[in-house]
Amino acid sequence: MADETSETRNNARLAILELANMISVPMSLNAIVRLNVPDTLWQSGSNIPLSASEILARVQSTGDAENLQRILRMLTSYDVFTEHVINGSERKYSLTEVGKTLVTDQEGLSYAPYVLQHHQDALMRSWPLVHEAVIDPTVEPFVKANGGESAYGYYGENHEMNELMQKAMSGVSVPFMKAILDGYDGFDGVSRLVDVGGSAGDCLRMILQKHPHVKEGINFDLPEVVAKAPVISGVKHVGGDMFKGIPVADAIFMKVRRFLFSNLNDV
Ligand SMILES: C[S@@+](CC[C@H](N)C(=O)[O-])C[C@H]1O[C@@H](n2cnc3c(N)ncnc32)[C@H](O)[C@@H]1O
Repeated sequence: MADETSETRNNARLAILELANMISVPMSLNAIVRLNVPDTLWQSGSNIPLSASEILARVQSTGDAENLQRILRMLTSYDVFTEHVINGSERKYSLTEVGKTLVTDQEGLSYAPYVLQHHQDALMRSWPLVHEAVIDPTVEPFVKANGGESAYGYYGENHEMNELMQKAMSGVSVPFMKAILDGYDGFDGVSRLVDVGGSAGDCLRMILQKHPHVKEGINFDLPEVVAKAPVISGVKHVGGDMFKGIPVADAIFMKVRRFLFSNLNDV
């Protein structure tokens, strides 16, 4: 090991302190979403730099501008905001390209619900149990932390979380699907398409709009999820468990993210 007082050792100590405190980054992101800072800065596209007290005055009648500034500065170092120093002292903030992903668009979508969805209490309770996935991998940390309930079962039973999950998925998937549909021709010759784990049905809606020869879309998801899905022309919502069976179609579409420890890793 290098000498205790060497630059290498000191840098290593700083690096481990930073790693141990990384939680302050997503939690600061969570705070600015909850305070509606991105939409406030965007101001219908102007993105004019505002100081912490100017932002605070727009989002909340009272509060601590000093603390808001701390959060803004922290996220500036992670490229969410740009800091503008006015007359050598006053600090103002505008959104970077990263920060703009949190602004609500004309369709009412953004990545902000994704931030909130990932920081909901039920998930936050699971993180300190990650080591138990090594000791006893038979039960996922989420299930252990939430009284035996699986993540998707939990969302299904909790109306607010189900809605947040669907909003988060729409915010992430709509821009992604626009990019996919611009260049992908894999739907040629498909007339009946099933989207497995289709959530609110956004992907199918966009596929059917772009490819009118796909006459029938089946949005297959858990019963609690499809029960809350909106009516979409040409799309039938079907509830079920993909591990037990899925509706028959010409082609299967599936867009899911693999998580650290989740049953979707078995798909
Ligand atoms: C990460 S989301 C993806 C949603 C959508 N495909 C998208 O990209 O926007 C995963 C989806 O899989 C669904 N799901 C999870 N387990 C399932 C199961 N056993 N059977 C059917 N759907 C399931 C969830 O309810 C959720 O809507």
